[in-house]
Amino acid sequence: MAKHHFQTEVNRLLDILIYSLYSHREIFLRELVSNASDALDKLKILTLTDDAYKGLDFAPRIDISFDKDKALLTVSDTGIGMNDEDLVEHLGTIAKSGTREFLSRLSGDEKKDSELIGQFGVGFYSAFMVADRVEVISKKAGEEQAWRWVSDGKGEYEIDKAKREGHGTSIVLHLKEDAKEFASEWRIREIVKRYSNHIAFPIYLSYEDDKGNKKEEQVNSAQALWRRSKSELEHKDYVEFYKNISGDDEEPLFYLHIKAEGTMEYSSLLFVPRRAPFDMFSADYRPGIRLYVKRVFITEDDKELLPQYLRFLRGIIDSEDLPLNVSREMLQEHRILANIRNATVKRFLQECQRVAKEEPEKYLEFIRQYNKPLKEGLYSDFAHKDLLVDLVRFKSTSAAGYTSLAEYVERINNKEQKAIYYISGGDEAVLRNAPVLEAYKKKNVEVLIMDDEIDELIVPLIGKYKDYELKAVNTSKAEDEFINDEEKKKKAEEGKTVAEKIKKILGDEVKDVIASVRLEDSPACIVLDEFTPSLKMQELLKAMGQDALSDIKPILEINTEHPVIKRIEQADDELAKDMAHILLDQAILLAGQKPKDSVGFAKRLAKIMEKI
Ligand SMILES: Nc1ncnc2c1ncn2[C@@H]1O[C@H](COP(=O)(O)OP(=O)(O)OP(=O)(O)O)[C@@H](O)[C@H]1O
Repeated sequence: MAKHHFQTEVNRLLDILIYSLYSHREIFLRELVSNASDALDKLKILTLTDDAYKGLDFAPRIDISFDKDKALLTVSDTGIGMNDEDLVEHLGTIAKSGTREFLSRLSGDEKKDSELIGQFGVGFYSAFMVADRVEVISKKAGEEQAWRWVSDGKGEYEIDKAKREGHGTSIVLHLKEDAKEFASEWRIREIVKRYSNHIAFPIYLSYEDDKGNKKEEQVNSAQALWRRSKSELEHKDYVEFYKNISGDDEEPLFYLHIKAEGTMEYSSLLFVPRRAPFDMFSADYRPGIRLYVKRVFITEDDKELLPQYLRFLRGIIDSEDLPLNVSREMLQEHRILANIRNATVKRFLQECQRVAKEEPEKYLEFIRQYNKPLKEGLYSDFAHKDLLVDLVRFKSTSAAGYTSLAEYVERINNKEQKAIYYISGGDEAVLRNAPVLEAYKKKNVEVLIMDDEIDELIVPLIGKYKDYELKAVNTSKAEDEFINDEEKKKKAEEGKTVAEKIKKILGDEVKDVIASVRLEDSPACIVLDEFTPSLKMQELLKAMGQDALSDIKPILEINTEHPVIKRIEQADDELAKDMAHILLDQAILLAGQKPKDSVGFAKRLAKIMEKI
């Protein structure tokens, strides 16, 4: 008998599962059934594609049995099975980074943590929530020797030779005193119905009826839900299926069931989780789409099944036209799959459009979770640009919450307005209080608040929306279209002397100082050349090592009507120097950035305060 120690992380996981999480214990059965189903899938594809397995006697099924008196519960499958090496590798260590992530995200709140189990699929180990001893008897398909793995979940496990009729795996749970309720026909029926009804293989339950007769009955519907016609299916069927494949305890926000017939024959079933998956913004996120070919499971970790920006979707794609033995490497280049992918994306984005129109509240929830990935789509999925442009949302000075570009255009009530105005390059609060907005506010012109980092990247890609160009208000070029040239000239003329005075003082620190036609209450603001990235973007680019950017200098726009500017105009050289520097620094601060020389800024401020 060979003794082994669990990897440290397994021990931690087991401790948590055994001692902390009680509220959702019943999901252990879902996890074991799902593993059994995976094992059947793996063998099924081998029997269809690999000559070595073609002659194998394969009757795929999952069996659940229990013994009330001995407090035993067994889940068996006729799947691929495991040999001794597999047992060590799969049931003694944690190979998936997801599980490590799970451990690091535990909050101590039992309900939340137990929901995480589903999301991360810590799978097999959840058996220890209800059992104080677990035996795994397994025989790998194509091998002679069977093996037995046994553990009480306390640091060690043993592996030994064993006997088993056919290939597959049996998991025997020695139920804890307080978990004996699970050795019950009705409890098992109920849990299987709730979580595993649509597992594609039959699940049989063995039990004794009232008269003590042994019975065996299939307890799940075992149909590929996505192949059934939409009219046959109810909302609850979809919800159950979603919970099953995603491990999410909440209902999906919405879903889409596509059944395409004709030149391309496929079914897709896509679910939008109510809350964004925890790893949505991590590079090694777990993809949520399973690929089937003629109802045979092929893969679930291919990141190319849908474009990356739709990585939050959960669901399946089942093709009738792909060959069963399609290799993973080939998948990405497969024309049929590319067509399915394209059609599916289009249908999904159209569905989003429908939700936006018909169920605005739901769409708002969707946007709260997925606005950013959709914006990524604008950046990466040119083919669906037109749909995506209408789906993304922005904050605005004129509407609470989020607004679409279409809504903005509808609100334009001034014939002279030729552009959609926006301000970008900082936090929402900074942008909303930006001095350049003053004139727009006064004239009732709406400005979009683009506070997502990605906004700056996508605006140039949108370019124009319905003949309206997107224009940043914090660039020197975005002079207000509502102020005529005469007025501009007059202002520039009036402000010339003081602008030159300030420019002389600031020298190299600014590109230019100009009299503003847009400022109302503030003395000055920073603007940039039309094609210069915002200060915020510059900061980001610099952090990424783009040094050339350090030469970009801001343009200082001054409000010549403002008392501060008038004071500078009249001040002696020394006072004017301090005031001009402070003027620039406070404009930089208002743009959400730090002054270049914060010590100098503080000293000058103190010096001036002394004089008051
Ligand atoms: N019934 C089984 N038959 C064959 N292999 C199994 C069985 N149960 C578990 N395994 C093996 O043990 C591994 C670990 O299982 P576990 O449930 O912990 O995670 P997982 O199934 O890989 O992940 P997830 O639960 O997220 O799908 C599986 O990947 C599989 O290789």
